[in-house]
Amino acid sequence: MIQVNNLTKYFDKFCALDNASLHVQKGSIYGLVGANGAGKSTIIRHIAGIYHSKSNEVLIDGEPIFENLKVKEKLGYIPDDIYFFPQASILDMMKFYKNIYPKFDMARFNKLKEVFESINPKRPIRQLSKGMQKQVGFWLLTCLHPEIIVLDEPVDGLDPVMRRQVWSLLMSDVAEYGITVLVSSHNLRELEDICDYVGIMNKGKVLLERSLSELQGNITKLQVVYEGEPKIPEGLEVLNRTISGRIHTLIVKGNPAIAQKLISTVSPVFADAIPLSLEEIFIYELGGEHYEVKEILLP
Ligand SMILES: Nc1ncnc2c1ncn2[C@@H]1O[C@H](COP(=O)(O)OP(=O)(O)OP(=O)(O)O)[C@@H](O)[C@H]1O
Repeated sequence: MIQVNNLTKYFDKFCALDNASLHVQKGSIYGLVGANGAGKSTIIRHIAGIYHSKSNEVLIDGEPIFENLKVKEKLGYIPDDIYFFPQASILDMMKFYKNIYPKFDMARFNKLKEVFESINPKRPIRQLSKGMQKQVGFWLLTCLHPEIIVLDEPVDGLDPVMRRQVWSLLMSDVAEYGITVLVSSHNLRELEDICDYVGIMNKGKVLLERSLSELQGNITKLQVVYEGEPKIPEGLEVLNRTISGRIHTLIVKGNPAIAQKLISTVSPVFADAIPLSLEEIFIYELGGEHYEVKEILLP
């Protein structure tokens, strides 16, 4: 449904996207994660059709997005720095969207007043807090029923209850209308709960994209207590190792069942294999790309 093929973008001489490719399947929720400056917003602006792309570089349902109104109509986008008309209230913006989008869902707009109850729709949007402005973005966007929703740091600035509310709105639209969602976020804990697929970006490249279950089935945390000398069995690929008292924590390649089987061959006193959280996967995958957490304060 969304396809980015070998996209490169320079800002003057700086390479912000370096042959980046990305694939989002219809009806899925795809989480785009990466370090600050990795290129997430830049690739998202190409997907939203804001930045120029060549005819085969960014495709929505097989058609190029750039300067293609028919394709752009399918897509709703909330940028990191959301923009409204300077003097407009929510009601003004609603009327504006209603005029240009025939399928604007007025019943939904009224129903969502209950969800965004702390916001008076008559107030000028510029007087609202940053988090409230984000809420207005969701409120209006979901009334347009886009087939594809692209969100850049959508919950940044929202309180925990509102974050849940927004994720649940999105998930119910995926279930009910089969919409497709591409979302960039640094909140990996929350992404883990909602995403089917994850793409990890670093230094302008998409390093990997996998289903969340595949990603979590490929790397395991082993906690091991040995009787004597610690032993690593043949075939167990250790990515990271820390020791706290008698407990050895090993981050290993492979799924938990295989890791458990392999470690049992060296007869530890105790061994437990558990899947890694998305946050742990992110840190260990990027560790290989020189993105390890630098222990500056606690060497
Ligand atoms: N308009 C611009 N002019 C020059 N450089 C830019 C511009 N926009 C982005 N960049 C650079 O491109 C790189 C990628 O930026 P981008 O905003 O896509 O990163 P990001 O992954 O969204 O980061 P963050 O998580 O911090 O929001 C950064 O090094 C940034 O400084």
